[in-house]
Amino acid sequence: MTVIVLSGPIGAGKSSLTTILANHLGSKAYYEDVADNPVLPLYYKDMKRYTFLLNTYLLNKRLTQINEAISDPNQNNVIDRSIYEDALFFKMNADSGIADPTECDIYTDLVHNMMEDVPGNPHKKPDLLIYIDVSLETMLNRIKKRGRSFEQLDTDPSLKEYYNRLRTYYKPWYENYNESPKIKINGDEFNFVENKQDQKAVLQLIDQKLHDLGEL
Ligand SMILES: Nc1ncnc2c1ncn2[C@@H]1O[C@H](COP(=O)(O)OP(=O)(O)OP(=O)(O)O)[C@@H](O)[C@H]1O
Repeated sequence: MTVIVLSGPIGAGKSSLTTILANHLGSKAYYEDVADNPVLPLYYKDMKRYTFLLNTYLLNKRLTQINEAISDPNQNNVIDRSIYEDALFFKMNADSGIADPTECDIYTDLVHNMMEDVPGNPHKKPDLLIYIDVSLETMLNRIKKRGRSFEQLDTDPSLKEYYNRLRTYYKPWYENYNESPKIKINGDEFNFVENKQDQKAVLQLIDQKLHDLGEL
């Protein structure tokens, strides 16, 4: 039972690559249910009020997914979003005065405590983290194309600055990430959704990494 998780900013292509990779590996895909998330539209309207609730909601959902993925007998199940990135959103909001820094610290400790390897408890950390790196331009194009109303700049022009800030938080986050082996995919260079050659190249990179880790 090995688990691969995707990471990267909004619109990076995590869900798409999850589907492509799970099909390629013949494993199971686990998705974040964005449409049924009752807190997300509220969060986009009032981040100050809803950062803590959104992250508590997501923590619960992601833990359920991890428990399912590690109990599934398939090799190399794929989850479309890592549990570790949520603290990055929380920290970014705390740094800009939107969220309470004490809430952020308590939340971050809680995640690490829940994910810690403890004798007698199953190992919950992923076996590989795939990070999709994209420019702000690519993020904005994809967000527009997908059309979720609460994410649109037309709904709230200040979101451009929010998305830009998010990107700047992701880079050091990935560099410091050390919970599992990791690999970075350039989501600007490889259009793995629309271009078959690019898709093949990305799958080759991931296969090679899994092979090096002894997971293939
Ligand atoms: N911890 C969080 N705090 C704030 N917003 C979050 C958090 N996690 C997810 N979101 C928001 O939830 C929505 C969906 O997130 P996510 O990036 O996982 O999916 P996505 O945009 O569909 O990704 P992709 O296009 O890469 O598949 C986005 O609007 C994202 O900004």
